[in-house]
Amino acid sequence: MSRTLKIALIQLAVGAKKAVNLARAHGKVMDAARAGASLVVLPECFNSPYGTQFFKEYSEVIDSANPGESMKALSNMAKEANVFLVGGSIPEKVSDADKLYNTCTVWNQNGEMIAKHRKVHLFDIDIPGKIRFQESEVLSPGNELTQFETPWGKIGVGICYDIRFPEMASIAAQSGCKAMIYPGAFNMTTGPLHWELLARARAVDNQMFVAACSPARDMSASYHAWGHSSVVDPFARVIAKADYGVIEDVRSSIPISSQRRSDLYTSASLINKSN
Ligand SMILES: NC(=O)CCC(=O)C(=O)O
Repeated sequence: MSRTLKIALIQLAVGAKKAVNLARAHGKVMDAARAGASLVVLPECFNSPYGTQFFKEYSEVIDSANPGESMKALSNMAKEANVFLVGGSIPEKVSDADKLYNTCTVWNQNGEMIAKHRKVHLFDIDIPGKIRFQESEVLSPGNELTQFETPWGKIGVGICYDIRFPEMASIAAQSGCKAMIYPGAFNMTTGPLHWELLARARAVDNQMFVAACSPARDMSASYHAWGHSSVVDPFARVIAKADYGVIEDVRSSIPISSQRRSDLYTSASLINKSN
């Protein structure tokens, strides 16, 4: 079994156009592979904006014999990039049962689907004045725990809210998983409070790696993702974190963009007239 693994979490910008989301994901998976990643992770709801009003419209049947747009795209990405791919999640449609699920598919380097996880714990919360979200208004919960084999050992998968339920990760650890991977999309209320805490808790409880991959934050969208995609090691140390908040912090603390003297930056202005 290989002892080292380079993993890439793609904090993808997700918008209203499915084809654009798929094309952007493809480009980023290829970039990750070129940078040496062998396992690549996309975020929850990577093909669709995150919101109960969007799930039906963006949903697809997951059927290897008759793959939809997102399934074809994921299979191609994994094969072309020659990586294992945890394909975030998409709204899955099961037409004969008239049901929708929030579903993660996992692909090997040959572009074959090797696992499928339907979100088990639906995100139903109501924090007065802050956030109300009820996935169960439109989604059904999955009923299975999911693990897959890789050359780096067995890995467990959960989706976002699943991370709050320690039993899932501990069952994965007890059955030999070396890591849990959670495509997720926490929000601006619970994200700062719990995202890192939960990832580190699952890591320390189970002495395993935990990777949590979020979409990029888009303040013009109806749901504001927390971001901060992170990898935590079995000592519960955060070993990698995408913290784009630092850009806003540094730009407001050291506001060089508003202090720029564009009036001087031409070759004519370089001449000091007093000399
Ligand atoms: N997409 C989700 O399941 C969000 C979970 C979340 O934000 C939480 O606080 O839990």
